[in-house]
Amino acid sequence: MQQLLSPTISYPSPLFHLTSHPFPPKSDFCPTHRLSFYPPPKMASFSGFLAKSQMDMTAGGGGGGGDGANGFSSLMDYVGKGGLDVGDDLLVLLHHIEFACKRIAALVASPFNSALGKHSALTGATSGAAASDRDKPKPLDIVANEIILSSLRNSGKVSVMASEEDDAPIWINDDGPFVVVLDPLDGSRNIDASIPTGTIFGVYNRLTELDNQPKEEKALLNSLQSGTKLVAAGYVLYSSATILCASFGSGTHAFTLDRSTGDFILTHPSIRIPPRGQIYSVNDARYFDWPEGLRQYIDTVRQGKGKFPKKYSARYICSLVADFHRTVLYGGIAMNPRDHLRLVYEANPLSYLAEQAGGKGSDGKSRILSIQPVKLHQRLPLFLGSLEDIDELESYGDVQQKVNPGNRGSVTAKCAVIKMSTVMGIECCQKSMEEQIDTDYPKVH
Ligand SMILES: O=P(O)(O)OC[C@H]1O[C@](O)(COP(=O)(O)O)[C@@H](O)[C@@H]1O
Repeated sequence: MQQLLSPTISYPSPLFHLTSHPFPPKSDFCPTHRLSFYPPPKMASFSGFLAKSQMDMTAGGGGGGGDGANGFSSLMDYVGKGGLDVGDDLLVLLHHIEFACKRIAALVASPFNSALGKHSALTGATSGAAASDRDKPKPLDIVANEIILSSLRNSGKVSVMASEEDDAPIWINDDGPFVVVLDPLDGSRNIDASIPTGTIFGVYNRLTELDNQPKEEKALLNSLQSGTKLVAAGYVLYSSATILCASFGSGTHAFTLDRSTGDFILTHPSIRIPPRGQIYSVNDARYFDWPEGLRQYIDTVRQGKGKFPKKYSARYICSLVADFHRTVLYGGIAMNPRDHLRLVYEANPLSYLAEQAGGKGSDGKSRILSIQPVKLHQRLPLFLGSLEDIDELESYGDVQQKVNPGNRGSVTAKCAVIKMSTVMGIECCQKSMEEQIDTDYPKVH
């Protein structure tokens, strides 16, 4: 993939000369002296005023909440010393993630996307979990993946990156304190219609007890940590606004990109998902594939006959980050009852954020964060959102879609993993076993 993005390829715009873009050099970043290349905004912008007014209204929640020189907090201020103080290592990592996501935000809004799609080096690649036509990575998936990988490398803080777009985790740096799992560009099938997309990430500590294991093995085991071990997680929504929402174990906070300054400004400190929403979010064209319990639940709440006596509304963007973001703010349930979404890259980070905001992440039966991943690209049903709504849904018992769970026409593919064993208390997978890989029906758009 590195080769795909080498400077020898002529991209349609300088925007796509990825490797020549000046990432912030790691030696330049010192949180205590960061003003040298990351100066605070000199003037309050419109979004800054909004942030300030929100913060005034919600003052007192969630620690940090720093009141910068202009009366509002940037992400770096909020999580740095004097704010949440997540520690210098995590601060540096976060800075590189936000940098990468700003570049992705520019890419998804670029007029040159369609030209990128025609670039032969970026089309036709299959990666991730033996992608079908529908799941096949889009050129922007590949580019976004590469942008983040470069940024994580430059941070010097990451030992291993496991991405939905790669078959196996990539070992980066023996000394990196963190493991990063991510979906670089979720919802990319919507990109041609300019529908919102997003990046999802989770951060774990490197398991130092595995340091002496072979690289391939420690990369895999570090990436298969249980969601309960997350030290941070977040998503970036690329929509009418670019919003970075993150948690470091003390609440969930969202920051909106101020395009005039390049700062992510705190706009939603200490978010609480309403315990009840009136929205269910699901692809209900699958109604006849659903189990009885799920049908009954949806039929009940849409008629206003559930425990919350109001008729629920349906909303479905088909872009997980966007559907989840709306759910975080308005409540309700964002769901995908078939085993389509990935535990490691999507379900765990988003469940962590949901729980940190007082909500819930479930597979319809169990708490997502308690499910031990046994393979990297493991898929499962996913229900995220309001605590009481998900409790009510689970009470119907039978809510996981078993018919056409992956809308699959199965193929047999070689995949790194399976065969369970336990190494240092971690359920893990060893390589080389034939596995049935889910593939979507071709071209269901
Ligand atoms: O086709 P369905 O079941 O509605 O699934 C849609 C979901 O798939 C996604 O597009 C993710 O799929 P990919 O991981 O294959 O990109 C989500 O953004 C969306 O919520």
